[in-house]
Amino acid sequence: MAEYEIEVKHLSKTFEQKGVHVEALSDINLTIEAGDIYGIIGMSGAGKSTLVRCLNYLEKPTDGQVFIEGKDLGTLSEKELRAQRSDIAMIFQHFNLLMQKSVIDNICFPLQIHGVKRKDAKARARELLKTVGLEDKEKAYPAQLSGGQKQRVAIARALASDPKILLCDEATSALDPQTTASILELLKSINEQFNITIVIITHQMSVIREICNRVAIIEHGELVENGLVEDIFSHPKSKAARELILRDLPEDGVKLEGAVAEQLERIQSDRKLRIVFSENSAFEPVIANMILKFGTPVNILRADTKNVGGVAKGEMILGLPDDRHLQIDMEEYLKEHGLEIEEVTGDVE
Ligand SMILES: Nc1ncnc2c1ncn2[C@@H]1O[C@H](COP(=O)(O)OP(=O)(O)OP(=O)(O)O)[C@@H](O)[C@H]1O
Repeated sequence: MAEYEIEVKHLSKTFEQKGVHVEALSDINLTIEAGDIYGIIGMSGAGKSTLVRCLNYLEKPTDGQVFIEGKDLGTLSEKELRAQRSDIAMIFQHFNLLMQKSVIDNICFPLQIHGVKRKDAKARARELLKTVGLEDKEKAYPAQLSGGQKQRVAIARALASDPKILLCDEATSALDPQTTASILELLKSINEQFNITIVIITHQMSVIREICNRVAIIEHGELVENGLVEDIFSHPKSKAARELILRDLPEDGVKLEGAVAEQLERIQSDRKLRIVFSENSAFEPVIANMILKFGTPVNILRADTKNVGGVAKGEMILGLPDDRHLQIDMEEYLKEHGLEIEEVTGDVE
């Protein structure tokens, strides 16, 4: 038995397009255990899709290795790779169903390609339709289904080959919040019922919070933080993690519970920034203009100037307003106006 279901070692991927060199992934290391629901999160362009496509070698890494159950995919022949891929199913944001085929034929299609007899394929497809709660839709066509129902068909099709791993690339991004919740619940029950390892690519921290046990945060092609979801929510170390958590606070009226709620509240209300300036920095008008622009005051928690080697060096600590969007916008504003800022954690005496 291999120690990990998936192991990624020093993986890098660069694209060359018309002489332009894009470093999509750089030295990624991560391990995913059998039975994990593992989230990979990052902003648009961070490299998530590239990473997930490297996990089944749809995209060949430029450097590094991907091991599935201890097998190095880079050492397999094309034929062995195809066989290995039948253990790794995938679902997508836009479902990728065959529009000219009925629901049941969409599920039978990959089975029949692999030589399963029509009758057996149909029996298996009916079982899977039951698993995803669509037993009454076998004769429908994709155009007659809602987004959530289409994703259920795609999940049934993905399960047809009895995969060990299910890769989900933004599988709920095109769905409304209620439908998203029901698809996540279905994925969770599939993980438990069939012991399938699930890898979820998303830009939404709420998806991670709902069902993942572990998470990796990708920023500009680099893995900036990974670990247990509860640890990252309670003690986000990277700026990317903090921003993703803040951006994903629920709409007013939605109540979170327990430790996650407390942590979110702490992160949200405790936003303090240190501005370091030298004698010549024009920080005062920038802060005054920011207050005017956003129409909201900020608290000056501390302002100090010291003489360091004959140069006046100062720092100012600002307490930002509670509104999380305003916090992000103000931080951006300060950076855009050339101020050197860093986040302050802990109390300011
Ligand atoms: N085939 C390709 N050729 C050239 N560049 C590519 C290719 N595929 C991806 N890239 C580049 O690699 C980087 C990462 O892209 P990727 O699609 O993996 O990001 P992502 O995090 O999935 O973003 P999104 O959520 O917007 O899909 C981007 O700069 C993208 O333009």
